[in-house]
Amino acid sequence: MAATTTIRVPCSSANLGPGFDVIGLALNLYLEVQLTVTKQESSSHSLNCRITYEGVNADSVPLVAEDNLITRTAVYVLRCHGIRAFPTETHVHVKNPIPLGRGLGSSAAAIVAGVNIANEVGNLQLSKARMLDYCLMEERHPDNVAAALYGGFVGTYLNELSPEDTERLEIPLSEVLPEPAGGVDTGLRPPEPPKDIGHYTKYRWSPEIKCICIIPQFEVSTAKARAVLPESYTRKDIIFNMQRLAVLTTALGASPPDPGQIYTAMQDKIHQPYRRGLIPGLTEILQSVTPQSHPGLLGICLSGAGPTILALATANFDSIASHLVTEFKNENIECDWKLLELADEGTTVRRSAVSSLPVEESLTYASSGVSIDAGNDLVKAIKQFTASTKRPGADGKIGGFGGLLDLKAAGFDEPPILVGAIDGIGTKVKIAFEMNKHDTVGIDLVAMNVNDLVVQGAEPLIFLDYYACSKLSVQSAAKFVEGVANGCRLSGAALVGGETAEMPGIYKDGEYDAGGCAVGAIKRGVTILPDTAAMAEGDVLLGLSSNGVHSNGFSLVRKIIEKKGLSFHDTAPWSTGETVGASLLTPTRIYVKPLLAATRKGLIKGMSHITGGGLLENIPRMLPDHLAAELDAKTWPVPEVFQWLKRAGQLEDSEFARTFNTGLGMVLVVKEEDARTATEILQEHGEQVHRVGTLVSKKTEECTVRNMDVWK
Ligand SMILES: Nc1ncnc2c1ncn2[C@@H]1O[C@H](COP(=O)(O)OP(=O)(O)OP(=O)(O)O)[C@@H](O)[C@H]1O
Ligand SMILES: N[C@@H](CCO)C(=O)O
Repeated sequence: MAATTTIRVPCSSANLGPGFDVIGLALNLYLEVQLTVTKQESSSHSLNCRITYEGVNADSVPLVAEDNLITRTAVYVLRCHGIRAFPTETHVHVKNPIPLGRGLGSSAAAIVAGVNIANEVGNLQLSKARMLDYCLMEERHPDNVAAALYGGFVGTYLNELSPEDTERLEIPLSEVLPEPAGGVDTGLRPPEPPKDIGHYTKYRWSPEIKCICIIPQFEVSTAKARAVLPESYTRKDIIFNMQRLAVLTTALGASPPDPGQIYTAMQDKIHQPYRRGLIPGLTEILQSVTPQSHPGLLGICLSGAGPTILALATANFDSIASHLVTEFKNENIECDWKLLELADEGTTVRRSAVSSLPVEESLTYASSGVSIDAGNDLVKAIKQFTASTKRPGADGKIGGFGGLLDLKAAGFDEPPILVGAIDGIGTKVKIAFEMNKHDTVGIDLVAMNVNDLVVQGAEPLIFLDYYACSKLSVQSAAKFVEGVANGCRLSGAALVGGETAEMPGIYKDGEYDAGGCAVGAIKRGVTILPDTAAMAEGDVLLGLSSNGVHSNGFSLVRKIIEKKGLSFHDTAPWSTGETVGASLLTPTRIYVKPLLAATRKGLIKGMSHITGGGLLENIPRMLPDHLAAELDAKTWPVPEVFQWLKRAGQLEDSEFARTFNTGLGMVLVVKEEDARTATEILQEHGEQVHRVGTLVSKKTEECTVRNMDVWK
């Protein structure tokens, strides 16, 4: 088995209003278990397992293997396979940011983690479907466990279990948690679950929808919250819920989502009304917001068994959250809140070392770690994305040996000047692994390339990407390509090809690297930028706002975050309601369309894409030898994230300006007389434009920034 293994399980929100015990949503807050087995003669820990724990409720979670839900579950599964205890000695280190007993599927995450631990230490080779069976022997409602295991937005059903299958004491029943619970060692082999107990399907989830979780500071155990429910319901109430559920499952996948439909479809009559006695003000709080009173809101419900409230929204997250927090405050209940997103991938297992091959096993390409099937599945999964990037001259089909572009059909009658750019994402990908969010780094990749092309005045035409990993996860890779396609659409380039390389042993499990290249063209006769000959003293420097850190300086960013003891899942100190990781993953801004609009009017003499090397190193790249840039730091706003990074990393001013874009993703040179028109055109295309400085005659420095003390 693996020497060190990391298991990550997402939290989940069940029911979503009418889908009691049926639908579940995996969200990007993860229980993480680090599992290490050291070969020892004996262990002083019960069942040979040492447990350490960090995170919420750390003082109340039992650290004895028979009592802790995670390890108790693992022991149940091991005993079903004739293994009585953990290998000597097993260390289970738990990092848990999921609050317990709040309706965010903490017990489902613990159970799924436990089953995975058993699978690893016992080398049981269970399929995910079989793991679901084990989970369902414990947690009898499949909504949370299926979401935690498979990720995404799921609909589930459960085969009925016979009393014999469930009555044995060895099964750690979570429905009667916290006590009394099973997990007792009767010395007998516990009953294995019947096969295929649980079934699930994944629904589409609209990428616009985010989840505001209002988490009151008290627990409601699922056992208690189920005990208040009636044994039977009226036909009217059942039909009420079924009608809404049928609509809700597809309404949440529509893009853009329809607030009127979703708000009504999230009403429920079979659990929330009965749970109001456990959660002060529940009914009033759920009724206190509507899409009309709070634009951006889609719907609201109790998350799982509560007390967390789940509000689905596409905008105005802070104001919706602060309204709900105040409503709870009026009931004398304090709350935390988090803005979470769908976790599409579910449980992941990363092994740092792999077991040796059984001797008799015959070798295949797949057994060496490269799966042709997975590669083919990926091609199928991404076809729709590449097709969406179609443009005149490039038809967007994939699968051929090379990507084609017909320059004539692309609008170039005369042979144009071709411009090529190639780049990567750098260590920003590490944050995507950490957050298990892979759909935005592809935008960064395209941005790094097309922003480099456009500063020369070129129109991006085609893009090709390279994705290399140890073991191909079709889901993560497809999400990555979805991001690449989104970036291509934003810049008008067709995604005409790419390469996916599965290279076991080169990359760590679960990690990947990506690169890409763009080709663009400049019409013959049009000035290639920068037009250094046209630049003169007194020309104006215009700066375009960035989206934050973009894709450079991440090694330093990660170092600062680590030094401050923050995890990527913590709330960002610079932004309420967003985690550190989600905020840092904000994709690089793509400036192609606004800049092409201004260049085509002949308004721009030069442009600098502010990447690694920051303002100080990049601006001189567009200037002639005799001119220098003089900027005034008072003229543009520095985003909160940079202010925090500068303070937290105690960065000197010049180090800051040499590493980061400081709030300006592009800097342009224009004639004084053209500055106003250029600004207006760029603003019409949605850019925030700042007049940040001028060109001066060069003495020693190529680029200076005055008034850097405003950054203090
Ligand atoms: N990481 C963990 N380690 C040990 N025990 C845990 C862990 N997570 C959950 N539990 C157990 O599960 C109990 C909470 O389960 P419960 O089903 O009541 O709530 P939940 O799963 O957080 O909410 P919901 O099921 O409504 O989404 C805790 O009190 C604790 O006993
Ligand atoms: N469907 C379950 C989820 C909580 O675990 C309930 O509402 O009781």
